[in-house]
Amino acid sequence: MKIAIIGAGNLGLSIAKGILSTNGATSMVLTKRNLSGLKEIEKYGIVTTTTDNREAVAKSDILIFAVQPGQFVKILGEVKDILTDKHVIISTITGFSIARMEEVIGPDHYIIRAMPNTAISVGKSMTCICSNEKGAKRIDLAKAIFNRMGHSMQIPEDQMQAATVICASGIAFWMRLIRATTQGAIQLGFDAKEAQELAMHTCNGAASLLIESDSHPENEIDKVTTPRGCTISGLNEMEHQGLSSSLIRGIVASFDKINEIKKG
Ligand SMILES: NC(=O)C1=CN([C@@H]2O[C@H](COP(=O)(O)OP(=O)(O)OC[C@H]3O[C@@H](n4cnc5c(N)ncnc54)[C@H](O)[C@@H]3O)[C@@H](O)[C@H]2O)C=CC1
Ligand SMILES: O=C(O)[C@@H]1CCC=N1
Repeated sequence: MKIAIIGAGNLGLSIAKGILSTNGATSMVLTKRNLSGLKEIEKYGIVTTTTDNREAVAKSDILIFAVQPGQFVKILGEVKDILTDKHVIISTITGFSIARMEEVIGPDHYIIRAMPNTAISVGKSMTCICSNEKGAKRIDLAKAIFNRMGHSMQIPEDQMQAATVICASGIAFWMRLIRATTQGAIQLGFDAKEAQELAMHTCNGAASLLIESDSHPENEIDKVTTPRGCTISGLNEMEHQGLSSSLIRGIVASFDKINEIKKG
């Protein structure tokens, strides 16, 4: 598989690392305006880097676009005359619809929207995927690409905005929860390194319990909350302080912000 990543910034580079660690490509071309941040990854034999997006497109079959929304139209316009039927065009761009992509390059292309997160670099991304009509013929290929680096779900395009908040922004939300738990552990007497170790492995355990036992969070909470015990005391205090409510409000604020990004 010959893969180009157009825009090797935070997400693009995470995808590149995920592809490398899962042997997911035979060649990979990364593009960026300033290549100085790509020195490390260039050491891998299958990786080349360039500022020339047309060169990357010509050398590749799978094109993963990971630039900022405001840069995307210009870049699509730059490469549209060299897009052929060999290309599968995958966009990770927030708030950028398939219809807008088709306005620039036309509908006769395999177009996929994918919303991964930065945990793709360690093979643990939750990635949501949808496609245009022609792209439906390549959706299994896209799923296979992202399943190598985590878990994927095909969704209707009108859920992509919500998926962006829950899965992509979600990494930041969970990080903050882990960080806050770490600070609590430090206050209770652990040193910072130990505190983070406790917080992140407990978080991993909670997610794994649900993933591996197909259980519901409240079912697992019931097993931990001893009557008159310490867990329910802590949990109820967190809820009095608005834990669930603040998370839900934050998620909705993120969602609403994407409407602004779309406008401009
Ligand atoms: N960072 C994240 O966790 C996620 C980001 N996204 C979306 O992915 C896209 C990229 O996000 P980030 O990686 O955070 O942004 P970023 O700003 O870190 O990366 C964008 C990269 O594109 C490069 N670039 C700009 N113009 C270019 C051009 N003409 N040709 C080639 N490269 C060019 C920049 O040099 C930069 O390295 C955005 O649309 C974002 O909404 C989606 C999911 C998660
Ligand atoms: O914060 C953002 O706008 C982008 C999209 C999701 C993750 N990062």
